[in-house]
Amino acid sequence: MDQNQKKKAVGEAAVKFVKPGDIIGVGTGSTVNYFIDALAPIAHEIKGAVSSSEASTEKLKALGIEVYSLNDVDSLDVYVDGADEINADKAMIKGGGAALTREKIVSAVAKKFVCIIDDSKMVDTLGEFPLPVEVIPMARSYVAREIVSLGGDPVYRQGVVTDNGNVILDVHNLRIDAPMHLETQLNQIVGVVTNGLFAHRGADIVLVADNNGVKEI
Ligand SMILES: O=C(CO)[C@H](O)[C@H](O)COP(=O)(O)O
Repeated sequence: MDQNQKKKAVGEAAVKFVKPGDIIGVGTGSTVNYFIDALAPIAHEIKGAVSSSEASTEKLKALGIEVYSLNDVDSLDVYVDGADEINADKAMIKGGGAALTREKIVSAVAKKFVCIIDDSKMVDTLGEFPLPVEVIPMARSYVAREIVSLGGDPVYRQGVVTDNGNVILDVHNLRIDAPMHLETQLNQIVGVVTNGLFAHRGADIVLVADNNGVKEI
């Protein structure tokens, strides 16, 4: 199976976590797009969704699924999203698609985080994938200098403005041995909105597609 076939297989497998009457949390990215497509046959049974991006909202609405504001929803049974990297503790790097802030907010409200990945995303140590950090535009240079002092090499993601009107710094050359500690440290830098480490709130269930099919971890 190539990577897209694996993404499709795992996106389809995640539908089993969606129950009739649920309001579900929906992430962002190419793997999640397969999940949304796979919701089509049961779209009429779902009460609705809370979405983490304008892109996912558009796809959900095209299926006739009502998209709720998170402020109108107390809790979500399940949040389904991809990841850029995940380790054995189910801590993740996310934000390759620049949707990390809304993803972190929506996932915080969910009882269960189901992470859907192909096997290329599993790593021993996080950090090979550059860590995205969403930053208030006027703080970009200051935050970049602070990140350098932590040992990272921040690169401004040119031309990208997040759904929240902010910019992204991708931090290269980090070997992340203590993901929770680094997540907290980055959050302390004034001007950082969110960083792409999902360690304090990692995944609860991981569905991984490899050449043998989809397995649950
Ligand atoms: O965090 C994300 C978007 O901000 C995505 O979940 C992550 O980038 C994985 O994307 P894909 O499923 O396209 O490989």
